[in-house]
Amino acid sequence: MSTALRVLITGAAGQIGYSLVLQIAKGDVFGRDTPIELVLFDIPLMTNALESIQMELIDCALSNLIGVEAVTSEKEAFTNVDFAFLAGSMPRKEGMERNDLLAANVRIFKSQGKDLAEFAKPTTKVLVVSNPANTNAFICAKYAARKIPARNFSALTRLDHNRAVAQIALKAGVTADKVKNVIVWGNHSNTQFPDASHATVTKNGVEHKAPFAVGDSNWIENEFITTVRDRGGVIIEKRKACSAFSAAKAACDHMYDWITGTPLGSFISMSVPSDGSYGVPEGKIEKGMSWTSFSGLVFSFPGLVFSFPVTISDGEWTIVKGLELNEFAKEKIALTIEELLNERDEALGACEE
Ligand SMILES: NC(=O)C1=CN([C@@H]2O[C@H](COP(=O)(O)OP(=O)(O)OC[C@H]3O[C@@H](n4cnc5c(N)ncnc54)[C@H](O)[C@@H]3O)[C@@H](O)[C@H]2O)C=CC1
Ligand SMILES: O=C([O-])CC(=O)C(=O)O
Repeated sequence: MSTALRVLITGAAGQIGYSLVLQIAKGDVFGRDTPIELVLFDIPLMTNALESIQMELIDCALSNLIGVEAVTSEKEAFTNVDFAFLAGSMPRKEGMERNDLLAANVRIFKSQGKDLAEFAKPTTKVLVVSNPANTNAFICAKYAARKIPARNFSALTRLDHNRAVAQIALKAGVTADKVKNVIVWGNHSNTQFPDASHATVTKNGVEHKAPFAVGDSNWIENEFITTVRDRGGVIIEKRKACSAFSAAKAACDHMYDWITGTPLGSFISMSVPSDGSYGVPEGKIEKGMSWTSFSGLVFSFPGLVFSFPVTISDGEWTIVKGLELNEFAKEKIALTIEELLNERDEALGACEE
């Protein structure tokens, strides 16, 4: 059996997919010397596009890239996968409401959760990029629960985190590497709460609290939050398409940190199933009830997939506990919890139809 890592990208023929495949292939996540097999998955309509991407990847002549498969069947896509970047979904069409999009996309993630349980390794690590990312990840984890632990599922809020770091760096007049411990709480939507109150900025060799370093607490509680929260929408308006290479880069950062860990004293934002921290509803396991058609006696319900500050060590994330939250922060977090609970209920309804 091959010792190469098997890495799946769904929606590989899409815009994010096009950037993501190259960043992964050239070692941005797993290292330049780690052998990988890339599995590019999309719908049958995209076969030619997938095959052209496969050809371009071959033409990059990368010595660590020992295989590239272009597939349109779930079984081929999910078999023996070690890492999955899930960026395949239905784009919003004219006249579609948010709810229509949610229903269509969570059904894709129900199906892919089942596929993961059936074909992937029990150790697979999954990153959901496609919107509504947090709720898609929740549904995917729920339908994969008979084989893959919920903690192996995550959703992408690293793009929001990176946007927040970049805004603080610009305002403080430093480079992005001098900013740490920014937090994006909640949903990848405009109820998210980008929080700079625990962040620090190193300026001229001295570490300061971010509000002090930027010297404008009004900016931290207003413009900073709206700029980060609305960034995706502003880019869509200008580009007539979603952020693509920044989203792909964020997906790589997320998976790289999950594998290699966070430095001592630093945390990053990652959407993961809640363990009940900060009042965010946690998961449940109950015996004696049927959950999916797969599991006879175990009812497994992941926690809300919520963006938290996390530290990572040995490939395992831990939610940073005990950070002090003022009333302003508590209110913002309550709003994004409420939105995610509504999305979860709609998604569960759509999956039962
Ligand atoms: N979490 C985040 O930070 C961000 C998330 N996004 C989301 O990422 C997703 C992908 O964005 P783009 O690449 O710009 O979209 P895109 O429309 O260019 O690509 C999506 C691809 O998914 C494919 N697809 C559709 N149904 C599929 C299925 N059932 N299985 C596999 N593939 C399927 C399509 O054929 C298409 O190639 C969207 O949902 C977008 O909203 C975008 C930016 C940031
Ligand atoms: O709304 C979208 O599809 C784009 C998006 O997630 C972002 O840029 O953060």
